[in-house]
Amino acid sequence: MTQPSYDVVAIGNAIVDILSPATDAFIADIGMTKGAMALVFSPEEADALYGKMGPGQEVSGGSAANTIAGMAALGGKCAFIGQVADDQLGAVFAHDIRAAGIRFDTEARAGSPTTGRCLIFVTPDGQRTMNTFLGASHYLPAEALDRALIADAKYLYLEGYLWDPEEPRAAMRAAIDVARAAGRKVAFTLSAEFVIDRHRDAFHQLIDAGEIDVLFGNEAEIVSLTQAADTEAAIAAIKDKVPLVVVTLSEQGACAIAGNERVQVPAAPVDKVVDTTGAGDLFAAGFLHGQAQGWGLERSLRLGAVCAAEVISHFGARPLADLKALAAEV
Ligand SMILES: Nc1ncnc2c1ncn2[C@@H]1O[C@H](COP(=O)(O)OP(=O)(O)OP(=O)(O)O)[C@@H](O)[C@H]1O
Ligand SMILES: O=C(O)C(=O)C[C@H](O)[C@H](O)CO
Repeated sequence: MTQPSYDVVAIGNAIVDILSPATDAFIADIGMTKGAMALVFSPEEADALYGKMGPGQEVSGGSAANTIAGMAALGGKCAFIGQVADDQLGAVFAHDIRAAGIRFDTEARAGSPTTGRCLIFVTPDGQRTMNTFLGASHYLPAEALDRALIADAKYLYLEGYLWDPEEPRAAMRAAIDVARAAGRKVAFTLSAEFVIDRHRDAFHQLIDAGEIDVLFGNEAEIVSLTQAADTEAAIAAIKDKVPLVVVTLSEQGACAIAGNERVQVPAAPVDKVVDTTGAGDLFAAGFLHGQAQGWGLERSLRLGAVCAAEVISHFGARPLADLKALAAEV
């Protein structure tokens, strides 16, 4: 087996976030569930919601794209595959990802729908409530896969959010086959409970077939996947099926379970939690970067916690601080 040139290639939604501060009363008035991610199915609905939003800040997002941005900021060699439309937000997304040093070759798609956008309302406690219009993201065709690139990356990283639509799901299945045939590892993030509700059986099939090497989820997601009574029961149910399971525990930190080895770390300190958007994404970035460097579980978890703490200390889900400098202290 040849040495891969890339640390990670990710496949995910290509989304630009529009973030705005909001009060709890606003979230309730508008009928959103605080802290949740809801899908917005039509551009008209997205426009109507945008019309109700206060002044916004536009920052590239997308869960797996954020993770890749974090890994690139840590010095990893990264590539991203995701679908934007041939429009202004698509150009912004492509610019930002390439400017971060990430290889991004997926051709923009002509015509409607527009590039995906995520309207994010951030309450004074730093909690984010997301409304995502997936737009062009959902049209990622299997032909967009660069098989040689996937075979040339240590890790293939996939987001559950993209499992819903048929074309990207087929693309991700094909990517898994390419990665496995090349002897690479597959990492998968569960993304959200509503995704698991729709695809629980498919996720279990992937796991039972040994297709997933690293599984990321928060407590609610791991519990939902296993339909266990609580987090501990969920870990017990999954730990012998996936070589490495990472469970994030919000302000309690995170734990990793690899066979009989289990390590837990506390959250890294944060002066003020400004916006939790991307906490899980950047945690995954730090952890996977550590793993790609051959670090042990504890040091990888600590880097995950430091990266998550950085991203929640400001608006937007892409890192602003020098992550390499932060990593040097882990
Ligand atoms: N209040 C907090 N203080 C410090 N660190 C936090 C806090 N909330 C989250 N984190 C860090 O972020 C990591 C991920 O958080 P969490 O478990 O909430 O993931 P998540 O639900 O995927 O988040 P999100 O969906 O908002 O990205 C935690 O493991 C922790 O390191
Ligand atoms: O990645 C996705 O699919 C999302 O739904 C939205 C992301 O979590 C959001 O863009 C965060 O930056």
